[in-house]
Amino acid sequence: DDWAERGAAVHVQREADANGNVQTKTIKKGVKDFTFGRILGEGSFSTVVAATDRQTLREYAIKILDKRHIIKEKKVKYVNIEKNTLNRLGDHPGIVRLYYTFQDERSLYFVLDLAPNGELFSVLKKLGTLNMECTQYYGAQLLDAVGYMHDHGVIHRDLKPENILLDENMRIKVTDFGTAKLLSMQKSVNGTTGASSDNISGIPIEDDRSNSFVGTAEYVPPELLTDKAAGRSSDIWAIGCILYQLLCGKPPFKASNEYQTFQKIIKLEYSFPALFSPVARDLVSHLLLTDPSKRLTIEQIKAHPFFADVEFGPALWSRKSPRL
Ligand SMILES: Nc1ncnc2c1ncn2[C@@H]1O[C@H](COP(=O)(O)OP(=O)(O)OP(=O)(O)O)[C@@H](O)[C@H]1O
Ligand SMILES: O=C(O)C[C@H](Cc1nc2cc(Cl)cc(Cl)c2[nH]1)c1ccc(Cl)cc1
Repeated sequence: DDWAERGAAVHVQREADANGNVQTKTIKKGVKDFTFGRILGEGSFSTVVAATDRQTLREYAIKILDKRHIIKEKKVKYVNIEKNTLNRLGDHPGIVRLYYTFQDERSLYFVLDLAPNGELFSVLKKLGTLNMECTQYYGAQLLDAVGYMHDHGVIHRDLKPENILLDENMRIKVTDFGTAKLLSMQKSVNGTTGASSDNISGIPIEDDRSNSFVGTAEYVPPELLTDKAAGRSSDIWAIGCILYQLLCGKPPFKASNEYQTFQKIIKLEYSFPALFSPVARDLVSHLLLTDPSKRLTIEQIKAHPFFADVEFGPALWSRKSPRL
């Protein structure tokens, strides 16, 4: 019928009603259901546009990809990885949520949470550095979001301030999952694997597929340069680089070109500015370790004195963001 032509797609939405019974309803969304507004930004293969759902008047960010361009640049795999990964990570306040996908003859559409306050990177560039309180707050939110990803068998592999967006409450929304690594999920304790694609309940198993992807130079861990597989600890390395950068304004490994940046990473050639707080120095130096198995885990980082006065869990996502 008409919605098929309109490039709509059927989405099954599960919602528990008052007494906990799960109701499923099918929602058909397509281009015609949205009013498109301002362009939020452009990627190499995408344009992200603010859009309003004409029925609910809710605002979204819609990422539009040109099919011909995707095919020509051989990015079909990345687009489908982004869709599958976002479907797996459907329910965390610190991760950009994917509501619908659909296509028409020319484009693919991802209907995502709108993060109206741009990239954490832009805020950092404007302010130069963040103070301890802000770094603890944004660092804690990043840890919570990455911990959720890892629990759901997703390794981001390209964490950086440009991929950390800010929502209307200046809380983070991690984005850009097209280069994520999805671990296969084995049977969970009650013997069932995830029933549906969007809420897999299971235990991720490390499968050591070789890497074809390397992230952004300044945040790449050494194991990706000596061609070993990326694991959860690769994201931990990137968290170390980000915490360092929030506090002193530049990433720990930065040279005039990528090759020299890679050399510094492999040689672990970095130093702390004199004013770098000792407790932050202790944490970062336990993340930027060449041996991935030596790096702290998410839980160990949350327990580190640097985050002593941060309350993790739901409060982290309802408390007021500190003034930047
Ligand atoms: N959910 C969102 N809300 C608001 N702005 C967004 C959202 N997603 C992306 N943007 C902005 O749109 C621009 C393009 O984002 P997109 O993820 O499509 O490409 P990219 O990953 O930034 O670029 P590339 O594909 O080259 O890596 C970016 O500047 C980003 O800040
Ligand atoms: O998995 C699905 O639901 C169906 C499709 C899969 C899909 N169809 C495609 C067509 C083209 Cl031309 C390119 C890509 Cl990457 C394509 N990916 C789809 C539709 C929309 C979006 Cl945003 C992603 C994938």
